[in-house]
Amino acid sequence: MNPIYLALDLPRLDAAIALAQKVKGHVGGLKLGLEFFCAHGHHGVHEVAKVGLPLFLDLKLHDIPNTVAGAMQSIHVLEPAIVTVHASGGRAMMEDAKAAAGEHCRVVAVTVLTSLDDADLAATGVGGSSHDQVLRLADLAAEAGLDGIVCSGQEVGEVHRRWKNGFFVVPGLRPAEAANGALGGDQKRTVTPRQARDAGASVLVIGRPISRAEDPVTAARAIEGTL
Ligand SMILES: O=c1ccn([C@@H]2O[C@H](COP(=O)(O)O)[C@@H](O)[C@H]2O)c(=O)[nH]1
Repeated sequence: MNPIYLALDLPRLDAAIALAQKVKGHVGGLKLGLEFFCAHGHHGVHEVAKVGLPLFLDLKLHDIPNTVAGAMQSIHVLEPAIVTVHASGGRAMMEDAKAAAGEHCRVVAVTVLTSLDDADLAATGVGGSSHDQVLRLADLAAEAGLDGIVCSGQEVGEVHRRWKNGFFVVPGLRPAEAANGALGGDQKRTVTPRQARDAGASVLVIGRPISRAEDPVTAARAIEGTL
């Protein structure tokens, strides 16, 4: 199975669908995030579903347990393969999210966003390294019965050793030739797609290295060829 999920972080629905159609032979799934869901809602998800690839709804739900469970029930009908919640929402929230999810939907917990480094984390009041915080939240997600976590490629090897049958989603990927700065420079804990896969990633989330490439098909094919 191709582990690449293309992040469709584009403001226009027609452009997102056109990109997905173009690269669909070189990716294994499509990731729709907050930007997409806020702009296009259920209608947009139904339209992208017609491309025929598994859908990852990266909604990063983070609220009290009852509210998150209600949101999970409301997205059942979209039949997502993967949905995200924030691990920092706590164990009860994650348990209720999993209980409310469809049978075939993997619920994974975002640990520490790949856009944060140790200093950013300290500024939010969390002491210690981002690495340790990822491990702590991964243990909590496993205890809550989730399917896996989202973390960077810098931690996935260690998490994989501790959680053998976990499902690990890794964003923040930059192919060696793609300059992070030219793609916005917001990702701080980056590795290459190949490094993430070798360390145990189940899903490789890739957005701008494909969507902002001069030729997205060539870019997607090149990344696929490195795996
Ligand atoms: O920690 C996280 C969690 C989610 N993301 C999402 O992944 C993609 C990455 O896009 P790029 O353009 O390849 O940087 C994007 O949709 C994020 O919302 C993440 O980057 N880090």
